[in-house]
Amino acid sequence: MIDLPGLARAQASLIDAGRVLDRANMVPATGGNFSMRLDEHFMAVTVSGRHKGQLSGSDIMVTDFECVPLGSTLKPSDEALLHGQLYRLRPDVGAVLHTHCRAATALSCLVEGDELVLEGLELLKVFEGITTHEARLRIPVVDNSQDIPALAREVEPRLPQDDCHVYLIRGHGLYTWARDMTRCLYQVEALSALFDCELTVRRCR
Ligand SMILES: CSCCC(=O)C(=O)COP(=O)(O)O
Ligand SMILES: [Zn+2]
Repeated sequence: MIDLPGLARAQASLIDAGRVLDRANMVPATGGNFSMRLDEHFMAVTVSGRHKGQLSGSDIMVTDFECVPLGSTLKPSDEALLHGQLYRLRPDVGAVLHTHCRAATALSCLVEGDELVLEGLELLKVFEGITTHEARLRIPVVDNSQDIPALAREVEPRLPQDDCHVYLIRGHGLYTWARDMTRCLYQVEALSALFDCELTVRRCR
């Protein structure tokens, strides 16, 4: 196993994140994948097919942003390219989380078109750059596909925008990213609550 500066700390953060998200029922079965930036070329990313609530150091490997493993014969997450894409396009991004949160998955099925807009909600202030509930959070929604490079190409034009913090894959789950893992976990929690709220509002209309 390769040893890069920051890898041990990244592994510990990713293991913790898995426990938190598993307890919150956001990564059922082997769903979800997580990563952290190590430097300008490499990321620590979860190995494919592992239960994210039971991760150990050997369930986290190093790849470059094109998903080529460094010092490992293990298979990185099937969706690792979506993580690498964010580190490649956004030098400010230090952590990426993908969850199968139920509210995100359900809401993504109800959205017609390629965007969901959340507005008028205090919790939006969790996102960097948002300072008032009057702001609008624009969330790209893309159709699910097993062709991950095609999925990456579809979402790519939206990602460099500073106010883009999350996207939904229809019938699948969410991707969100932040400067560090703590903020990224806050965003996942906030998104789950915001999506729940939106679902409730839609049900009552
Ligand atoms: C049983 S979940 C299907 C795959 C998926 O969507 C996912 O998030 C986990 O894939 P990975 O290869 O990262 O384990
Ligand atoms: Zn997934």
